Parts: sequence; C-alpha cells; structure tokens
Amino acid sequence: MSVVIEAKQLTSVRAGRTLFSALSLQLGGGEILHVEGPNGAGKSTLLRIIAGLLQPLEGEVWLFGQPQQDDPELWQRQTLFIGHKPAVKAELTALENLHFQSQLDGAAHVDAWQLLETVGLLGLEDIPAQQLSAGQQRRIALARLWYSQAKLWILDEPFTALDTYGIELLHQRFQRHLEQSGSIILTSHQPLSWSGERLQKIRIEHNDEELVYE
Ligand SMILES: Nc1ncnc2c1ncn2[C@@H]1O[C@H](COP(=O)(O)OP(=O)(O)OP(=O)(O)O)[C@@H](O)[C@H]1O
Repeated sequence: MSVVIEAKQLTSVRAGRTLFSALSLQLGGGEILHVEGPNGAGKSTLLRIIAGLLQPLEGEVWLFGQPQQDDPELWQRQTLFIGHKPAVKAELTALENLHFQSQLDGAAHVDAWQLLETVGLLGLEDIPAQQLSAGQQRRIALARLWYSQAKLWILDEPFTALDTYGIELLHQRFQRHLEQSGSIILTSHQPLSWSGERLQKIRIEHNDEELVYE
C-alpha cells in the first residue's frame, strides 16, 4: 500500500498553548483517519496544517513522498479541504453555488442539476443559500465530493447538521472513494461506521499539561 500523506513531527502552539507536539501520522490509499478529541483540543488546527492552510511551529507534511511546499500544483490537484463552516455564498441559490464552486475547482464537466439531485436538493434550486437550513447548506458544501478527483479528502466535521439520510449518503460516497484507493482525514464527534484495517484513529487530548495521543 502506497503512502499518500505523512505528517512528520508536527508541533503547533496557538495563543501560547501547545496543542500538539512531535505528532506524526501516515495514511495510505484506501484508508480513513478519524481525528478525535474534546472541543478545543486542536483537531481543526491539525487538519488545517495537513491541508497546507496553516504553518506548524515545527514539522513537515509530505504528500506522495514529497514535502508540501515542493509541489504546490500537485497539492492543489490531489487534496480537497472542506472546513467545518459550510463555505457557501449566502446570496447565491443552491444551483448557482454549485456552478460557482465547480468552476472554482476547475471541474468544467460538472452537471450542476445532476449534482443537486444527488445531494437531495432538487426543488430547492432557486432559493438563496442563506434561506436554506444548516443541513441543506452543508449538502451544498459537500457536493464537491461527488466530482472531486483529489486523492486525499480533508474534512472538518462533515456530518454536522446532516440528517440520517444525509449521513448515509456521505458514508456511501466515502466508501466509494476508499474503494478507489482514495484517503480521508476527518474530524467527527460521532463514531464512524468503519472498523478494522481501513480505519485509523488519533486522539488529541490535554490531561492537565500533558498531551496524550492514542
Ligand atoms: N485563529 C486562531 N488564533 C489563535 N488561537 C486559535 C485560533 N483558532 C483556534 N485557536 C485555538 O486553538 C485551540 C484549538 O482549536 P481547534 O479549532 O483546532 O480545536 P478543535 O479540536 O477543532 O475543537 P472543536 O471540537 O471545538 O471544533 C483552541 O483553544 C482555540 O482557541
């Protein structure tokens, strides 16, 4: 199994507090990493560092055996980051958001109507995103997963606000991505339905001043 992403000895300090130190991890194709920990532990910070959106104090992140900074184009092509706030344009409709986002992602072939149907938003296409519910806005944001060609998905709390059907839909999409040798790093306060070799877990916890990784 080839290594997709590797974090080497990462240390992050925010607002004078050490969130993690010398944290290393490795993830291969077909594997999913669940980053766990209480509120404020540093899970989003770790994901943002792995996504290249934040610099660690120390350490490096490698993709396909190369340091992040060596090949920004490869990085952009092979990673997809979706943050915990649904990044939708409030004044645009669901359909316009899908057009806008897929163009921004360089996915010219995308059929936005089909995508709308896939994520269960057909019938809501003319409503500005700001008038949609939290779960419906999340579905717009997650629709990117249905056309993404990136090997590594980095997803911060993707299940938040989704109903049971939305969660099932997302699990199915994850399953397909893993079967195609994709990799996923995510945070979630809910348990995942994978187990065994495919699933890796890391838990960031602060016991008094001691940092604990499992
Ligand atoms: N922009 C920032 N500047 C300074 N400190 C920050 C910033 N963003 C987050 N922090 C701090 O970093 C710590 C970790 O935040 P982070 O968002 O990574 O936690 P988390 O584990 O994802 O939490 P949650 O489960 O609540 O989403 C928190 O104490 C937070 O206050």
